[in-house]
Amino acid sequence: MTARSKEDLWHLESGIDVSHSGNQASIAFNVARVSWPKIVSTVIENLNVALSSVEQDTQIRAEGDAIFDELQQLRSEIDRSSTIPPLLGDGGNDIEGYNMELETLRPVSWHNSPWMYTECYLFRRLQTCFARRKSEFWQEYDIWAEQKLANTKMSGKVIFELVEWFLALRSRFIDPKNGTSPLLADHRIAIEDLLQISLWGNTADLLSLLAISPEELQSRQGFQARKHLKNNLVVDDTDQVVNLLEQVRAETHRDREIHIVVDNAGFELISDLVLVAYLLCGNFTDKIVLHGKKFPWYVSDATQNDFDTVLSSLSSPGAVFTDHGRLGESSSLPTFYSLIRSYLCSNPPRLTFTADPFWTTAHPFARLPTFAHNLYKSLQDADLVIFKGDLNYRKLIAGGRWPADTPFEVAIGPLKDMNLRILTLRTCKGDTCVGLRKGQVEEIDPAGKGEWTRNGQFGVISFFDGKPKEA
Ligand SMILES: O=P(O)(O)OC[C@H]1O[C@](O)(CO)[C@@H](O)[C@@H]1O
Repeated sequence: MTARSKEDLWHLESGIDVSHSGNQASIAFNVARVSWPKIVSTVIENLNVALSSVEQDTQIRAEGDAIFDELQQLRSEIDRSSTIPPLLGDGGNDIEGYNMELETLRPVSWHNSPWMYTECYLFRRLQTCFARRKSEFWQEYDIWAEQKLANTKMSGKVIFELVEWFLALRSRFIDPKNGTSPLLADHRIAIEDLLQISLWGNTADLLSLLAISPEELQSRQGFQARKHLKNNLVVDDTDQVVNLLEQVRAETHRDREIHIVVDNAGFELISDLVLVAYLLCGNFTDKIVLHGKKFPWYVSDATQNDFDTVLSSLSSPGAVFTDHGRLGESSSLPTFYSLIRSYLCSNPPRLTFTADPFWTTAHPFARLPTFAHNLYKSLQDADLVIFKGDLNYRKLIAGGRWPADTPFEVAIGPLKDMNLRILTLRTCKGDTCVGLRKGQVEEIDPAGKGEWTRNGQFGVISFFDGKPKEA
């Protein structure tokens, strides 16, 4: 990585401004002063709950108390906007990268630093507090596990509605034996719906909604909400995606693979699994690789444990969706589970879940070849890589504050020439959204308030094909 000078602090390799917590015009200004302290406080509260059931005078208790002290220290650093210190080693190979970058940015403080770097640092720092302990109990501890499970439980009704819808769709469009479908037009409609379901499933990440009522959550996730939100797609490359999928579907003579860099656990992950199931049973690909996070990240991002929890909620809904009356007795969720399980257990597996450490670094994705060569190769081999959610989008465009009419392929910078096919399904929760027509922003936001890129109400389906065209 090339060193960056202090003058470049607000700039990236591309020379464009990045979202910055010292800039009042950036969403990062408030996030740093309001959301980050709230996140750390929630972790402290959750830890207190965990400690209340740990016996006194045990190693786990002593380590828990030490974690508590470190979290208090972190909270006070953020409140006082102290200089950000290097991360302490916890055995992870990514620590060096974090500290190297910090060195090039120095001196930076919590309220005056590039948003993407510092927010990722915050979550990595939280992880070090747990991972540096000797006991496996804390090393493996997921401080947000309860919240993630509660979110899945609250979403029972919409999960059920979604799975029933999928099963009906599958029986209508796809012959499970040979994956045939009567008409291309049918797939178009289905894929359009599936992309949108997976996209809007991202609206309710737990970080933006640390406290949300079940009613509010369901109103954001239900079918009616999605129908309304369809008009809020500001970039929609669905047609190109459907064309690509149809093309790949015909290429049965070779091994075909699609990768999905997933985002949140719970409802969003199930909305992704519905898309996965359709692509696999419709024979659009031979295999799908899901990329999750290696440790708890951005509150609700999916880890291997969360993936397993989602599978158990499908296989035994009665044990999870206790507040939903007869829903727990329905056979739809177990039927869907059996389908997913058949893909996970086939030989070779048609579906896998993996968690590369690169996804929990602060690196923009254009640094993939430098910091995660094998992962980069595997993404190049894929027919399509789908990136879910806001943070992944920000990493695709390197956190830059690009003008909205910047073409997506320009904003992704060096990724353009990396032989990747990129699809991003993102609800807008940041400073920037690219790929819009000239004049479109004025139509969306006549008063020029700028909220549309931040409030999660608008979304994009942006596609870029970086693979060389066959002659
Ligand atoms: O789960 P997602 O879609 O990546 O969202 C995480 C997002 O949370 C925030 O940090 C706060 O809303 C966003 O700005 C960030 O990108």
